[in-house]
Amino acid sequence: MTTTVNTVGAAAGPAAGSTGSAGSTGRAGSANRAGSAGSAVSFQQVTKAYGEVLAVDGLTLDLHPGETVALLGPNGAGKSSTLDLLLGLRRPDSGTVRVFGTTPRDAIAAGRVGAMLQSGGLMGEVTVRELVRLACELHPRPYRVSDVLAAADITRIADRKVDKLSGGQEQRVRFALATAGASDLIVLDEPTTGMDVTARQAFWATMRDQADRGRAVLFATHYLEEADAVADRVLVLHRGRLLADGTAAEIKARAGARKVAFDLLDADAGSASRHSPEQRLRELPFLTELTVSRGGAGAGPGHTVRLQSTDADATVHALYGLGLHPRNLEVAGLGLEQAFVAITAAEEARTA
Ligand SMILES: Nc1ncnc2c1ncn2[C@@H]1O[C@H](COP(=O)(O)OP(=O)(O)OP(=O)(O)O)[C@@H](O)[C@H]1O
Repeated sequence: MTTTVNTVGAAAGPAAGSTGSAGSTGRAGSANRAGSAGSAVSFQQVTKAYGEVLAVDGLTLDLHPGETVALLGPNGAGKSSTLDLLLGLRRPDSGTVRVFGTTPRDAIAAGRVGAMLQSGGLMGEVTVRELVRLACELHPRPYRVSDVLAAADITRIADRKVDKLSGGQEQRVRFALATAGASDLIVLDEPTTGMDVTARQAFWATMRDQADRGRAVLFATHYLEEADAVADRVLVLHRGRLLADGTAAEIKARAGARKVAFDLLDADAGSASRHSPEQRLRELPFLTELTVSRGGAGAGPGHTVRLQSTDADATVHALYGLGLHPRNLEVAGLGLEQAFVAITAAEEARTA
């Protein structure tokens, strides 16, 4: 991730205080000319280039209050750049970004946005409690320090110096800073990196609670299983463009492909053929992936086959047509991770 601006206090880039910690109480009053009325976030044809690199390419999207939205994409897809634009840390080359109908900076100044960014050091020489207190003091609509510490599960380490924390503890502190006040939009850049399983579960429970209270939550992540479990809506970015936008179920369905697994006993594989089972399986129609490993079904030597197909019915039908007799046949939909790989790989192939 390339975000250059810190959360509270440490060296800042173009818009220090981007965590909703700016002292101003400026109103988010101007009309939302560009986006849909009532949107938490509205991007209209937003483009951002760094020299030759088009990081964000004509992005149009609206996020709504109460939505938990995952932003996915391979390395360099433009996730951090999108979050930077949303937080007013960078200006678009063209297009408009509106947050609650106003500029990102005004929305932040009004305390409507809390952000947990990945990069940038936290102040080290202060205790956790002091840092959280500072964030609360700076927030126009602060929560009580003790409540913020408790919600982030860092009460036990509140008197520790920030530069003595583990990676996972530091993440929790960043989370506390992002939720120091009643922000209406919470922006999280790879929030659970470095957290253990328990911390992750507690973190997402807290985030769900925030969304239930009507807040919009937007998080960039590489953990697709988290996106699948937590997000109401999934955005897939690829080379700065929005490749898919829908529920996790819709994204999986859109990927089209399904997984097929079965065992192929040597005795059932048609010994008359000169070709190996793998060579013969490669003839199957609609195949997008094939793995054949030596295994068997317990009823004799053979192979375990896993494949992906864009038309599982036709592929399975053709299996029998090849004279193969699969055992323990299973057909299942793709997980979000596999769907993501299929969608982005198809786009790579299309634009190659
Ligand atoms: N300050 C910069 N100067 C030049 N190029 C940049 C800059 N920041 C980002 N880029 C480029 O813009 C593209 C998008 O980068 P960005 O960091 O937004 O992607 P990302 O989806 O967050 O990636 P990752 O998952 O690897 O963190 C990449 O090609 C990156 O190299």
